[in-house]
Amino acid sequence: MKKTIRDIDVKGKKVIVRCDFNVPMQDGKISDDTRIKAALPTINYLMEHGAKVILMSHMGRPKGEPKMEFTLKPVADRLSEYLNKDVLFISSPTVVDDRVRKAAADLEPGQVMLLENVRFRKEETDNGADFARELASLAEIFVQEAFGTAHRAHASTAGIADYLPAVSGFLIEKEVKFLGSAVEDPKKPFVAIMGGAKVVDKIPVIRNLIGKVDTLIIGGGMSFTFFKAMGLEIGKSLLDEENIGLAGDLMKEAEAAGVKMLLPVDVVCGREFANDTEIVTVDNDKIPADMMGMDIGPKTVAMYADVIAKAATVVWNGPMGVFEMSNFAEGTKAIAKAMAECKGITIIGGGDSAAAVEQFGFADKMTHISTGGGASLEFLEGKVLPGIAVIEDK
Ligand SMILES: Nc1ncnc2c1ncn2[C@@H]1O[C@H](COP(=O)(O)OP(=O)(O)O)[C@@H](O)[C@H]1O
Ligand SMILES: O=C(OP(=O)(O)O)[C@H](O)COP(=O)(O)O
Repeated sequence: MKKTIRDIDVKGKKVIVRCDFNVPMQDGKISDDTRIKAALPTINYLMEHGAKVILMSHMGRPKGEPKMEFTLKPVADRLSEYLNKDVLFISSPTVVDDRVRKAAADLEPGQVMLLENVRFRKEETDNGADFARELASLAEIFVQEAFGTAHRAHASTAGIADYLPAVSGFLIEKEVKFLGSAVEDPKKPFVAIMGGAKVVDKIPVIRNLIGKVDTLIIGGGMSFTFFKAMGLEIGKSLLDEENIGLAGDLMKEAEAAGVKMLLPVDVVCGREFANDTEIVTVDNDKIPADMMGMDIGPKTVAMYADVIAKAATVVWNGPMGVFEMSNFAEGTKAIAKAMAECKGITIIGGGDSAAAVEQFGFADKMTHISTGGGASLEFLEGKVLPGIAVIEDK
């Protein structure tokens, strides 16, 4: 068990909190503030318990330069609204400077400040010891709350813990609890659903899940590499040519492990990669040579929904089709609905899957939607995330 902010006395202490405020932005405005809201319970707890709160985060990938399109100012403004309190923000190009040091030293209990984008310094992603020390010198305690960045060993996510006692915030605790129980001691039947487009990224996850799940459901752009391995014609569908052999191996591994691997039995195909193209729905062995598979068909939906309904734990990563186009969104929507109706534990990981669930209005019906894409996948793979490893054990 990792120590959390509940296990320490924060009263009157300067506490530096690494959050993941890397929120999607459009024209300088925040377009989705889920990650900000997810950190509020920890910030409120620290304020209420008399801590002097120093928040830090990255935004985007400014590559070690103070590029103002990546400033955290909009986040400071949004935080001030949610916390009902001015969040002090000093936009220092070096993140830490004399003004920042003085402001941190002068904080009153219950006050909050936010540092500028830690990736304005190149030492951040290099995990430079000097920058980690500079950040640490502002505070007495380090709180890890950035689940979405916990798979990165950077100065503000890992290095800083060499110089300060490190505990976790409530978001990390929640993510580890839900994702951990899904992989370590899942209630059975345990079903994993893998879709999306990044076959190569997800193969290690599939391999790791084979030892754990009862049923592995494959959908989306990943399916066609498996179809190819089965010797089926896939037309112009998405293919990960290099991994056809691996897909075949995974099917054999699943069979040997007694894991049911389900692949789409019918496919919604489009002539072009566009919403208003000619569409046909066919069985998986009849994909026309000049068309591409863009969604799972209704027979597949019925089969998958039935398995999901009976599951005690379902983990889902990656949409079932090109859900951004309304004519190819039905499969993803139906799976999201089946998960929303499932009585078991339902966990969503991955940016696009989370967005799809949100878009279709099922978000509040899920047990847990992870704030981490890459981080949740690495966690599910069974990897030790560096940002979590640095938190002290109880
Ligand atoms: N059959 C398909 N052909 C092409 N792209 C697909 C198909 N099915 C799903 N996709 C695309 O996969 C993308 C999401 O994949 P991915 O990034 O792997 O998921 P996540 O972000 O949830 O981890 C979406 O943009 C979706 O349009
Ligand atoms: O958005 C993030 O990752 P995600 O897109 O995998 O969820 C995190 O903030 C990590 O950002 P990074 O991938 O630039 O290190």
